[in-house]
Amino acid sequence: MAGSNKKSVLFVCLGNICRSPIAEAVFKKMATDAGVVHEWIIDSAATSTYELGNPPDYRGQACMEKHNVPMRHIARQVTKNDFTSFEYILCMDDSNLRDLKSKASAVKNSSAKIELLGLYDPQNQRIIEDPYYGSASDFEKVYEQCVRCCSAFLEKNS
Ligand SMILES: N#Cc1ccccc1-c1cc(NCCCN2CCCCC2)c2ccccc2n1
Repeated sequence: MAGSNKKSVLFVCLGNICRSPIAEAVFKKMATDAGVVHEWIIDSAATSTYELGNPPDYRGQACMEKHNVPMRHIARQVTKNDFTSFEYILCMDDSNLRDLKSKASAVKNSSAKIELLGLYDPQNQRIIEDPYYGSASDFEKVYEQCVRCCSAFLEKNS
């Protein structure tokens, strides 16, 4: 919002029903538990139109319930405005990165820092793989990577 002095982060993946809603929910819980969620604007979006209007994948919902992480989101596509209103746009794989940089190049004054979320992983796993054709354990791996990366990203920005 205009004149907001909040920090802001948009998590992005291909469909915005698997990886990026998990990252958004994990980060939101961490910031809440740290007592700083009021300092942040936190959201997630898709590079594609595949799942617009849909809730998170049921496998991701099951994973988040298991870990007691609240997750409520409806898939949306990244907009031109996102590239000027978010300070950080953090994505999951090189395909997302390419798509986002291409979209940003069509925006006059894009100011967002567009990075792989995996850049913050202490275990240096740079890519968070698409679990769409995977299993519960693939969603668990996405969750564990998001926990490591979001923790480090919050720490860096606190
Ligand atoms: N595409 C790809 C792809 C490639 C490798 C691994 C996963 C995926 C994959 C496929 C999905 N939906 C099936 C195809 C959708 N249709 C593709 C053609 C246009 C009309 C829509 C996903 C949906 C939500 C989140 C992640 C997804 N990821």
